[in-house]
Amino acid sequence: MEAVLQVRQLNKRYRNGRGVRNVNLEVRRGDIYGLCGPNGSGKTTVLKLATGLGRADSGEVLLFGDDIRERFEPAMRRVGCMVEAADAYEYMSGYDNLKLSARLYPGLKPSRIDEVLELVGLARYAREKAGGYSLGMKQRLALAMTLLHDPELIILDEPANGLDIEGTVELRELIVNLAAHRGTTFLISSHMLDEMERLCSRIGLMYGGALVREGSIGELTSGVRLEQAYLSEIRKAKEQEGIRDDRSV
Ligand SMILES: Nc1ncnc2c1ncn2[C@@H]1O[C@H](COP(=O)(O)OP(=O)(O)OP(=O)(O)O)[C@@H](O)[C@H]1O
Repeated sequence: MEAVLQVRQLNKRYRNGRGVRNVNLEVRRGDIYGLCGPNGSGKTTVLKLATGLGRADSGEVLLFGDDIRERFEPAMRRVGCMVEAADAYEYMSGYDNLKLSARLYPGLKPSRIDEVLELVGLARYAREKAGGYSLGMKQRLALAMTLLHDPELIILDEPANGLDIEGTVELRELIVNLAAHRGTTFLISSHMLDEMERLCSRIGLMYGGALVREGSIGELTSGVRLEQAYLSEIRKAKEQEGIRDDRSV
């Protein structure tokens, strides 16, 4: 399967000494790829570097085979991003927020706004002010913005954060539907391992700024829960670093 995103030997060190190191990952066409790990493990940093929102110290990011340092704009036209996304304007309706975002994409048909509202289940509330939306509705509006230009790859940073059970299930169904019916590829970061196990076809496990394991759900779990597989990878990583850990993980 064609590689849609390739991250090679990516390094970024913030001034406080934290960041990510030697990250290699590959998202292939049709994947729902889950970048998993606890808070602070480096997921957002990887997503920011992969989408040009931050600059790596070293390493390469290829989107659709092109190095983003050389062909950033053409590559990003094929990507939808919800990474540190700007909030919607609260005093404007959902529809008007989308109309404003649509100006970023010359040639976009106005009917596309109605289509994405329908897709994310906000059509009924399109004329209401975004300020009155629930957190779940605001998340759906942000997702609608990423869908406007019908991207081939959608990158979402912790999209289920703050959603209730119903909202989480709806989000999962939306992602699965887009992947199945439009062939959209997803890269999603989350610390919710159970949800990622249900949703994703491939997983990358991050710990302490490094990608400690990558593989299909089947390869990673083979008979155990993802949570268990993750804890065992962390233990191995700690052993390699020579860190003693007496907890039985
Ligand atoms: N702008 C920044 N300046 C300094 N340190 C940062 C910055 N952004 C992230 N870090 C540090 O880099 C490490 C990785 O953070 P990152 O936000 O990528 O992790 P994460 O897995 O996405 O966590 P979370 O789920 O909490 O967002 C953390 O230790 C964090 O404190």
